[in-house]
Amino acid sequence: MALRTLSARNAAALDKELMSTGAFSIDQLMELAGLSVSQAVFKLQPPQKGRRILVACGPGNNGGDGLVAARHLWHYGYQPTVYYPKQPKNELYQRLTTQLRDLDVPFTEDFPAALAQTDHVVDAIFGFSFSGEVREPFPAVIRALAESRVPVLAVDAPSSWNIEAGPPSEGPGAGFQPEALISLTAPKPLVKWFQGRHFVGGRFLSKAVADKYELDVPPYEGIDQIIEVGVQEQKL
Ligand SMILES: NC(=O)C1=CN([C@@H]2O[C@H](COP(=O)(O)OP(=O)(O)OC[C@H]3O[C@@H](n4cnc5c(N)ncnc54)[C@H](O)[C@@H]3O)[C@@H](O)[C@H]2O)[C@H](O)CC1
Ligand SMILES: [K+]
Repeated sequence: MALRTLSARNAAALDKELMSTGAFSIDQLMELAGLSVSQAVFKLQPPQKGRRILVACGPGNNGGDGLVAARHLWHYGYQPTVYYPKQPKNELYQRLTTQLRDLDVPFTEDFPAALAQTDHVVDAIFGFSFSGEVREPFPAVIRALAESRVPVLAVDAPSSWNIEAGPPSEGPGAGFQPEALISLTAPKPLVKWFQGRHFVGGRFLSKAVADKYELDVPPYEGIDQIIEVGVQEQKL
């Protein structure tokens, strides 16, 4: 199952279309994206392997997916901790953080200390709108992830990777190769350089929209919100 990829520009256009003519709200899409992320964590890190999950959230919707995932993980019996250094005033993100605070999910400002005490990391820092050099306060965070041996699940893109051209050859993300990636809606061109386990999630694509953007609707099974790409290839 070699899924077709979606460029950063088309990903933004598709998002816009889903939320206009497609009649979805951003809350719905983010909820399904975050739910998919939580299912990928459950596959990679079943609770009996360790329940401490550090969710690193950036300032955009990729970070929002992380906040939603942290809430689902709490309900599954994990102990999520959230690192969210740039919290926009946007009402959606504020509601998501309130929901987590109401569950007593801790927020940390000390990323290195949290990284030293976790079983798994969710990288929800940057997704398909990332570009240019990583700006503060994220360079040290991405460097720490690149150097750490704690397994990382990257949401939509390993943060600091160029969406079209893949891993940076210098800077904080040089050598950052997470253990796993969950592509939302469709893989981005960077998957060509990705070597870990690869999941696809975000189960909201109609056949008509998929055809318009020349994408595949992945063959999700049953009630699963995710599908592992390499595993399907082995089955075929
Ligand atoms: N249809 C879907 O699949 C959906 C996916 N979702 C997720 O949304 C992100 C894309 O979200 P967006 O808000 O457009 O952007 P990002 O989160 O990737 O980042 C924007 C954020 O980051 C800042 N930024 C950009 N470049 C840099 C930089 N070099 N240094 C520091 N900061 C940077 C920018 O200023 C913004 O604040 C997608 O990947 C999915 O994860 C939706 O949740 C639902 C629909
Ligand atoms: K990410």
